[in-house]
Order: sequence, then C-alpha cells, then structure tokens
Amino acid sequence: MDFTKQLEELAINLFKIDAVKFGEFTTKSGMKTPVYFDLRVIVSYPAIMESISDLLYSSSLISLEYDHICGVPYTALPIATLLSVKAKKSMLMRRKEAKSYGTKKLIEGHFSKNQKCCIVEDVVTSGSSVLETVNDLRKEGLVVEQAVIILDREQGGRQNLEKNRVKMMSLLTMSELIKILVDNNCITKEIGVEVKNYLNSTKAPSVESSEVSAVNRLNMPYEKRAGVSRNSIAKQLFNIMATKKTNLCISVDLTSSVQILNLLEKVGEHVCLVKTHVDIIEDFNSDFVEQLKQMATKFNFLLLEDRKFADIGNTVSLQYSKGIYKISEWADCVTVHSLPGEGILKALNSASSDKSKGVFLLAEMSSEGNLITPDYTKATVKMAEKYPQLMTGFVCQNAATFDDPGLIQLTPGVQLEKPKDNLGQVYNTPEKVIENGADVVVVGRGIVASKNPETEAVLYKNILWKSYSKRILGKME
Ligand SMILES: O=c1ccn([C@@H]2O[C@H](COP(=O)(O)O)[C@@H](O)[C@H]2O)c(=O)[nH]1
Repeated sequence: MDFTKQLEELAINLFKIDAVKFGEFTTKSGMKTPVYFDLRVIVSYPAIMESISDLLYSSSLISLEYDHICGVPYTALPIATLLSVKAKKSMLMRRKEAKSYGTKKLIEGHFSKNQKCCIVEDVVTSGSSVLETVNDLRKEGLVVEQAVIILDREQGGRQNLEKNRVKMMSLLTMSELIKILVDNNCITKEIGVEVKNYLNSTKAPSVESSEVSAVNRLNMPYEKRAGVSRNSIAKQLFNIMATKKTNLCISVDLTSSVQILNLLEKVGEHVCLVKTHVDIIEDFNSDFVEQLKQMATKFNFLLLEDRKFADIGNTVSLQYSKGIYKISEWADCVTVHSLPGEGILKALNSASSDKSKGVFLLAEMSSEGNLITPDYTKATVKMAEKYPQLMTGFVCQNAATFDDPGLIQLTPGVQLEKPKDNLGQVYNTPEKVIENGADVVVVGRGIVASKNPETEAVLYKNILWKSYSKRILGKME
C-alpha cells in the first residue's frame, strides 16, 4: 500500500477505535474543544501500532542522523520502542521523576554527551510535554534537534518547538485528519467546519516550560537583560559586555601576582570578567589587590573570585570577609556551592550589606564524572529564587538550567584546542557553549597557556561574540 493510502487508513482507524472523538469536551486547561484525542488506546490494537511505527520509519520524517530515540512518557513509549527496534537505533527512557534511591537517573540507557537524540510523541498541542523531555535530555549533554509526532493539533506546538531549536515533523496535522474523515464520511462536513473554525479561533496556548523562557533569555540582547536584572553586578556585567562587545571571561589560574598583572595588561581590553583563584597565588598581598582593582577600572572589567564556598553559613561569612584574602573587599562576585543549603546564601546576603556584590551558584560542573544530578541542579535554581538581589547567575552548562533573563549563565570548560585535559576537565568549543546558553564564557588555559595570550584572547572574543550575535538573531543552527 502506498504511503498516502496507509496514512488515510490510519486516520480512519484512529477514528474507529475512538482515539479521535468529536463532541463537546473540556481540556485540562478548561478550554472547550469540539475534538478530543486519546491515543493511549492504541496499545490495545497491535496492527495500528505496527502501522504507526511503519509509517514513521518509512516516511522521510526521520533523518538517519541520530543515535537514540526517546519517547515522551507515557503514550509514546511503546511507539518509540517499536521504532527503535525497526530502525535499529538505541532507545533512551526519560523518567518523569528521578528515582529517590540507587542511581537517581532521569534518563535510562547508555549514551554519551553530544550524541543526537530524536524525540517521539503522540499528539502535540503546545509542545510543552515534548519540551520537558527535550530539557532533561539536553541537561545530560545530548543534542536534541528533531521530534517526530503522530498528530499535530496545529495550535502552536510546532512554533514553540522551533523557538527551542527542535524541528517537529508530524504524520498528520489536524486539518489533514479532518479532511480524510470528511472525505470518507466518518464525520459530517459541518463537524469538519466546526473543527476548522475552532482551530482558527484558538490561539497557541502559551508554554510555561523553562525551555521556552530560556529561549527568551537566549534571544535577548545583553543590554536588554541588564534592564531586568535585580542584582547590581549582573546589571553591570551585562552593560560591560554590550559596551565592550565581549562575553569572554579569563580565568587567570597563575601562581604569581606579577604573571597575572602582566597577562591582564595584554588581555584586559578584550574581557568583561576576570576570574581568580587567589588561594593559588604564592605572593598574594594587598598591593596586588590594589593593582588588580586599578586594572579593573582601567579596562572596565569585573572581578570574580572562584572560591566555590561550600561550608556552613557562619564559616563562609568569615571566609568571605576575613583572613588574608578579604575577598569581600575587592571581588565583585564569588562562586558558591549550593550543597550546604540555604544558610550559605543567607550568610553572603548579610555580609554584602551594601548590596553591590554578587553570587554565581554552581548548578552544574564541567568535569567528567561530577556527582551533580538533575534534581540537584533544579534544587539549586530553586534555592536562588529567594535571593534575587544577591544572585548574579549560575555556573552551568545548559540553556535549560534556568530561565530568568536577568541572570547570567557562566560556562567554564571551553577550549578550541582539545576536548579534555588529563585530570577530568571536559571542554566544549566556544560556538557550542553559546548554543548551550552560555552568556559569559570562561577560558583559562586556552588563553593563559598559549604562546601569545593576546592573539588567543582576541580569537576567543571574536568567535564568542559572533556566536552570541547569531543567537540573538535566532539564527542558531
Ligand atoms: O564546572 C566548573 C567550574 C569552574 N571551573 C573553573 O574554570 C576554570 C577553567 O580553566 P581551564 O583552564 O579553561 O580548564 C578553572 O579555574 C576551574 O576551576 C571549571 O573548569 N568547571
């Protein structure tokens, strides 16, 4: 049977088994609808299941350029399974909730970062369920760019997915389905017209998924985001980036103060942020701090001490303002682990009483085998919500991690030269991290250990700015 005929037969069969119903229904969101889909019933009809997976497989809907198939739980899971067997591609399973014991994984199956995954779903209305699955897969470092759907209700899902860089392809659209059912006398012309009118009059439901909001963040220029930041350091940093046209942060992981200052003399004009680890500087002293502050003023960059605080609130407030480093006196912002709980933010909030300081919370790490789970990341983002004036942003690797456009995604683990070091650091390219939502990009050894740090800094700056400019124009591939 040819493809069109088989599709027509599928549409009629879906009607016959009551997977498509006409009448007066109320959707979950309280909207009235003259048509209702319940594809959960297809599991009772193996021939229909087989026909759907055949059609998905034999259509040109799926390119071969993917490594895994993942069904949106739950209705699409059996279809994804059949398709995976037919296409001889591995399947991934997304849990709706991570297990509270054992591995606590959200995604089951074997995969590696940067592998491609194709999503399978039964019906798409706004696209929010597909996006939930996309978000979880992307958080694991998978590339998700295509979704194949049985039925597109044509109510904005395709557009929502496209905004999130997912190309959606469907076997049937609602209009095509209605035409087949009218042509085959399954429903009257009047019902067909009623459904068409309904389609024309219902606006695309807004999707409250983090990914859609993240796209707003991704498409907004830095100067606009400065306007919605509630933390003064985030505001300043966005404005510096827009003015200097650079989103490069240099990580000056050097052990001598002279080396650091010499390096900054060369690269200062090309960066928006300088990240330090002051505890590795062998000759740290107050004179160095003064010179560092002067350079920050001369070249218009901010200072981030990557201290990664991770203790109880009381200890952290002492580590922040006392000892030989007196971090609070010179650093505009610091990095903080969420592991000890909210007390750490409370401590820093009261320690920065003039409200001109900022915090980057570590929501994800770049290193191989790190123990951060998707639930930990989510809880970290949640913890930050109570401290909007303190929060500059998150250290993280994925666009879907948070959605507030006033916050900054700081992404380390970036190099042009190599994919990893020999101590667990994993590198992405500058283009890739911008695509993954990075706002400020941390480069350390890629510049610091190069023969000509200034030339290298200019190279990174240009690639990063070009990628960001492309992103705000919505031109990411
Ligand atoms: O997840 C993280 C958090 C912080 N870092 C820090 O960034 C730099 C990266 O240096 P490279 O030389 O570019 O590898 C370094 O200071 C880390 O402490 C990170 O890499 N990953």
